[in-house]
Amino acid sequence: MRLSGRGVGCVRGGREVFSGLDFEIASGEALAVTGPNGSGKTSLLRLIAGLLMPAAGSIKLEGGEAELTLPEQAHYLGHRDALKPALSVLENLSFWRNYLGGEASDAMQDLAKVGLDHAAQLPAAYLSAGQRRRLSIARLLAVRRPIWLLDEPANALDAAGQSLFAGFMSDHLARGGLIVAATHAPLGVQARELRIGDGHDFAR
Ligand SMILES: Nc1ncnc2c1ncn2[C@@H]1O[C@H](COP(=O)(O)OP(=O)(O)OP(=O)(O)O)[C@@H](O)[C@H]1O
Repeated sequence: MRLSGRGVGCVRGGREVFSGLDFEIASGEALAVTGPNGSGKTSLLRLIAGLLMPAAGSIKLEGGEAELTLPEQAHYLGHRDALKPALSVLENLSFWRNYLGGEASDAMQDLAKVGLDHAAQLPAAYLSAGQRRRLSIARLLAVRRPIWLLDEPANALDAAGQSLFAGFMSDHLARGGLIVAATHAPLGVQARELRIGDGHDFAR
């Protein structure tokens, strides 16, 4: 499986954010998208997730499931945790499993993997920032999708949470998954860097 972008341009609110962006990653690889605030890291993830349209160029996936679109094969984990505060932790995860479909695993087991099984019946509104992030991460485990698009994934995670998450990413890559992550901090797994917003875009 290979995910690539060629000459990708992004315009938001009538202003060009970036242009002529090229990138490519294959199964088992991670790409860390770095750059200053406002350079377009989140925008790039949203373009790949199909939530924004590129102003120029193209993004394509080769070797995926032929009958599924790229967004259907990707998890998009935004920097804001998409949780419903009135629903319990377990209900939130169950909602995402139903919404995302696919081959689902045991929700309580997934909560245990992120250290939230003890809080399963608690309304999500009561969770701390790090616990909310852990619940969002449980989504990645609850429904298997080969492409993980992660926006500042380690935000609010404590050292134990960061190490747990690094293990999940490492397992995902070992199974042939792909990761594209917007990050200001080291990702926690080996990754190539795509730096944007310094006037010259390059992958190294
Ligand atoms: N909905 C929107 N309408 C208009 N402009 C937007 C919108 N969302 C983002 N932008 C602009 O697009 C540019 C890129 O934003 P983006 O969030 O992709 O940057 P980023 O690199 O992820 O930043 P950060 O490091 O601060 O998270 C910014 O100038 C931002 O103001």
